[in-house]
Amino acid sequence: MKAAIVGGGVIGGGWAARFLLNGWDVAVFDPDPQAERKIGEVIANARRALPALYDRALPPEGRLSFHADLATAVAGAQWVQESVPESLPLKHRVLPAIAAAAGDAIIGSSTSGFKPSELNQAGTNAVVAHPFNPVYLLPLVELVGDAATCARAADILRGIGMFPLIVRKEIDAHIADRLLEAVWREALWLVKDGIATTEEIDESIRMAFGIRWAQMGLFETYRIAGGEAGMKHFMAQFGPALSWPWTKLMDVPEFNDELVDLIAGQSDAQSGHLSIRDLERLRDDNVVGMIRALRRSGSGAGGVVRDHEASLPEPGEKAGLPVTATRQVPVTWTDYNGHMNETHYLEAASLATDRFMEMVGADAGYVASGKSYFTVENHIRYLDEIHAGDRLTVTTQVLGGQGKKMHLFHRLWRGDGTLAATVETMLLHTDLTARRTSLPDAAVAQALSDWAARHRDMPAEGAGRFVGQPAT
Ligand SMILES: NC(=O)C1=CN([C@@H]2O[C@H](COP(=O)(O)OP(=O)(O)OC[C@H]3O[C@@H](n4cnc5c(N)ncnc54)[C@H](O)[C@@H]3O)[C@@H](O)[C@H]2O)C=CC1
Ligand SMILES: C[N+](C)(C)CC(=O)CC(=O)[O-]
Repeated sequence: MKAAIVGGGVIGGGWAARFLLNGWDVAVFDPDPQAERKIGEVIANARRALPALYDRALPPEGRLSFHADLATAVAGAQWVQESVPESLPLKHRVLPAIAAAAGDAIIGSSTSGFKPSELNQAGTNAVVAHPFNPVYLLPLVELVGDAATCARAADILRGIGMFPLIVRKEIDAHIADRLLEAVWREALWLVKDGIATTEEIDESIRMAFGIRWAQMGLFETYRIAGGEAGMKHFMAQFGPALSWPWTKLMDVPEFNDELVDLIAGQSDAQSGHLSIRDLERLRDDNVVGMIRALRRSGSGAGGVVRDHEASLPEPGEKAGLPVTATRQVPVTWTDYNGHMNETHYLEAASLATDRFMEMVGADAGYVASGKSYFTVENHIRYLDEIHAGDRLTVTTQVLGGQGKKMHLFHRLWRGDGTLAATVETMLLHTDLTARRTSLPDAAVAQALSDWAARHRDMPAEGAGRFVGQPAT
């Protein structure tokens, strides 16, 4: 699959990274001589961040190319994303040139606020595909325009881990930017009127409602704020505030040099000691941590990542053994020695055990029925270093599977084919109500014993070793 990116700035670079890291070839057209360097830096940040959301490897990266003319970049693409600056005359020049070269590709525009009827005045058929910065981490894309094209676009976006929100009716600035614009206006007034600095406004967001919004949004949050009496009570209590002077929303502060200097000066004082790339990495690490936390409950962006992960292809086999885990090693798994920390060898093996349990039928439904396996012993051999970005593959061999016992031998392979560790694991079947060991259901016992029979004659060098045993 090929995506073409026309305009490779902040947003085009983010789109390039999102497609590329999901296995698409990406062709870029941007006349800026610095575009290749800038996009390279965005992609480097994305490589460090996006795989860290997943417990499974994303597809192998696609091929990135840069082109001196728009038509070559766009030719043969299934998706073309226009991300030139927010100027309607410019978009009116660029979109017809894309349409002439694009065949039946979906043409998405990143516009923050123009409506499809405005964008397509020159007879083009682009839809609004409005993303959020950083495009490679935040899932939302607002889709506006022709219903059939939006439906087709939504399928493709889901395939690259995004959350398409189809906007029912075109409107200036779609949905999210109308909300952001309201907050932005109030914030500008608060600074202009000397009520708060840019830093104090940022604290008021990140210490409170910013955290709430990431997981429940506005309405669900306010429903809880109504207490047991719920939304009606909340509205009765705070409804009158709508006619009090709580906002200056319909007034626009005069956008003059004085306001720009005031805001930019305070922003420099707040964050000027960090480069934009440093700030991006800080933001990315925080966003990854938050989305990973949301994976547990499936709320918001965490649910999108979970669903996308479940749709990734099953990894198959390696050297006659089932691959039970594949993943790219995130930076957060590395330590002060510059390699993967010891704890994560076990984490990778634990994911492999979970997957193997599913393969023998001890899956989420089985656990919900009150039965599971508990680990009673692990032996890890650290054979080689593993680094951030390595593609880790875990294979699982069954050494024994009789009665209550499940005896597994995981091998952790680096992307270059080196065996980096083995993890030998003994588990016992357990009744989750009595919290005591028990025999597995017949179907699980049979599946386990079938795997054990298949693996019985395979070598398992390093199994059965104990700590301090001399090397042979
Ligand atoms: N920056 C943001 O937070 C967001 C921006 N957007 C939208 O994305 C679009 C792009 O915005 P940014 O990436 O922020 O702008 P930007 O200024 O960072 O990047 C625009 C890029 O377009 C290139 N360009 C200019 N004319 C071109 C042409 N004729 N053909 C190809 N490339 C051309 C420029 O060299 C530049 O690299 C705008 O429509 C904006 O509203 C959407 C979501 C968020
Ligand atoms: C400021 N903005 C209008 C360009 C913002 C967006 O369009 C979305 C975002 O990422 O905040």
